[in-house]
Amino acid sequence: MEKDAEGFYAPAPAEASSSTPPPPPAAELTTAKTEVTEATTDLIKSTFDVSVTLADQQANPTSPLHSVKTFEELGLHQDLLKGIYDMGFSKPSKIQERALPLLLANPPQNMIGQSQSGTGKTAAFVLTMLSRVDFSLNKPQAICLAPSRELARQIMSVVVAMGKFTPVQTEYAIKDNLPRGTTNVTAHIIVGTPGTMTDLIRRKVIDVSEVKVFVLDEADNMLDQDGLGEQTLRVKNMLPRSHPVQIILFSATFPDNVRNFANKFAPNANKIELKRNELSVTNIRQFYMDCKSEEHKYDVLVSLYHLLVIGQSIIFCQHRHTADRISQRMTAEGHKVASLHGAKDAQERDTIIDRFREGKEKVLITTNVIARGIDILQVNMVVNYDLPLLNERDHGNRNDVRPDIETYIHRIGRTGRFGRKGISVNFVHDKRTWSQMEQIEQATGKHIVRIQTTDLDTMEEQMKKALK
Ligand SMILES: Nc1ncnc2c1ncn2[C@@H]1O[C@H](COP(=O)(O)OP(=O)(O)OP(=O)(O)O)[C@@H](O)[C@H]1O
Repeated sequence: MEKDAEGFYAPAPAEASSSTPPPPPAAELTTAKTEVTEATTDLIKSTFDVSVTLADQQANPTSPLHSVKTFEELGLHQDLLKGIYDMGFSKPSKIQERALPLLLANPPQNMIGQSQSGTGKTAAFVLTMLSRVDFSLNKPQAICLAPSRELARQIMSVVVAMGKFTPVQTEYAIKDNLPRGTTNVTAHIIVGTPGTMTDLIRRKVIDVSEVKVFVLDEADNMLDQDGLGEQTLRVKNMLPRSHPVQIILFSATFPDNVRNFANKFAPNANKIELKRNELSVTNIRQFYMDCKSEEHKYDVLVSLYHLLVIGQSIIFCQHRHTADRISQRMTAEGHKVASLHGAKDAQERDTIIDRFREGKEKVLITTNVIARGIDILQVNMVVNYDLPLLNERDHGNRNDVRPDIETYIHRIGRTGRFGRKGISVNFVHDKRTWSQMEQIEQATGKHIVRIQTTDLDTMEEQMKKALK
C-alpha cells in the first residue's frame, strides 16, 4: 500500500481515471505580470511590480536567482533551449547554472543538490532527464519520484512543456492512472509516487532495464526512514545493475539525519549545499498572530478572509479532520474555500488542485500533503493554522512535541516563488505553540513579526507593505 506525504497509507483505489498533467505552467512562467488581470486593490497592484523585482534579482550576484551564464552556455540541446524559451525563461537561476553542467557531463555522475524553495530545481532535473533520453528507443529511461500525486503531476507538466519540441513520451506512475491490464509501458520518462512505481515495476508493467537516470525530488522527504524511505529504496533496488544509473537528489532541505543516507543512496555525488542560515528565501515576510484559544484561531482565520482572497492562499493544518472541519464551517458561513488532503480520492484531488491552480478557488485548506514542491505563483499568503510538528507518536509527552522545521520551510515556500513576494502567518494560541514558534525562529534565524489579531486595519497595512 502506498504511504503518502502526510505519512498515512492511502485508501483503497477508487475507480480508474486517466490523469492528465495539470495546466502547463507556460503562461504563468513568463512574468508575474500575466498572472493578474484585474488590479482592484493596492495589494494586487503590488504583484504587478514583481516582474521588475525578478529582473533585478537575477542581476544581483547574491540572489539565488542570479547566474553569470546564459542557457546557451549550459550545453543543452537546441530543442530543449526552444522549450525553455517557450516557457518564458530568459536566464538560468543559480542552481540551474551550477547544477546543469555537472548533471550533463559524461560519464554521468550522481548529484545531491540543494537550493531554496522556488528557485528552479525542477528545471535542472527535468532538463537532465530530457537530455539523457534516446528518443529512438521506446522504453523507460528516466524515472522521477515525488512525495505526492500533486507534485508528480506538476513535474510532468514541466517535462511536457520543456520537452515540447522533442518527441518525448511520458507516463505516470500514480494511483488510478494506468488502466488494469496495461502490460508494457513504452514511454521514455516516468514520473510518479514511490508505492505505485514499486508496484508497476514489480508487476513488470514498467520495464526498468534501460533506465539510466533516477531522480528524487524532495529527496530528504523521499529518503526519510520514518516515511517514504523504505519504498524509495525498493524502487532503487529494482533498477538495473548492468549499467550505471545516474542518481539525482534535489531538495530545499537536507536535515543531518538524512544526509548520511543520501550519501549512501547517491554515492560519490557532486554536491551543492546551502548553509543553515541560507535555507529560507528572504522575500517571504513572516508574521504571527497571538490567538486566545484553539477556537479563537477559527475566528481569526475567518476575520482574515478578505485578505486571503486578495491573491491566493494556502492554509495548513496538522490533521485531515481539522482541514475538513474548518472548510465545512467556513463554507456553511458563506465563504468560498476548498480542502485537499490524502483521504480524498485521486480524481477529487486532481480536480481540487487543478481548480486552485487555475484560480477558480482562492483559498485552499490542506495538510502537509502539498507542503512541498507545489508551485502556484499567485499564492501570496500561507497560513500555518497549526504549526508543523514532528510525529507526535514519537513523543511520550505531548507538551514536548517539537516543531518540524523542514516542513515549516517548505510550507512557507509555497509563496514567494522565484523571487516574488509573499507572506506567512503563524497562529499560536498557548505556551506550547508559542515555544514551538520560538524554536522555528531560532532554527531558521529569521525574525517572525507579531500582528495583533484585533487590529485588522494595521494588519492589512502591514501586509501591503510586505508585498510592496
Ligand atoms: N530560469 C528561470 N527563469 C524564470 N522562471 C523560472 C526559471 N527557473 C524556474 N522558474 C520558475 O520558478 C518557479 C519555481 O521553480 P521550481 O518549482 O522548480 O522551484 P523549486 O526550486 O523546485 O522549489 P521547491 O523547493 O519549492 O520545490 C516555477 O514557476 C518555475 O517555472
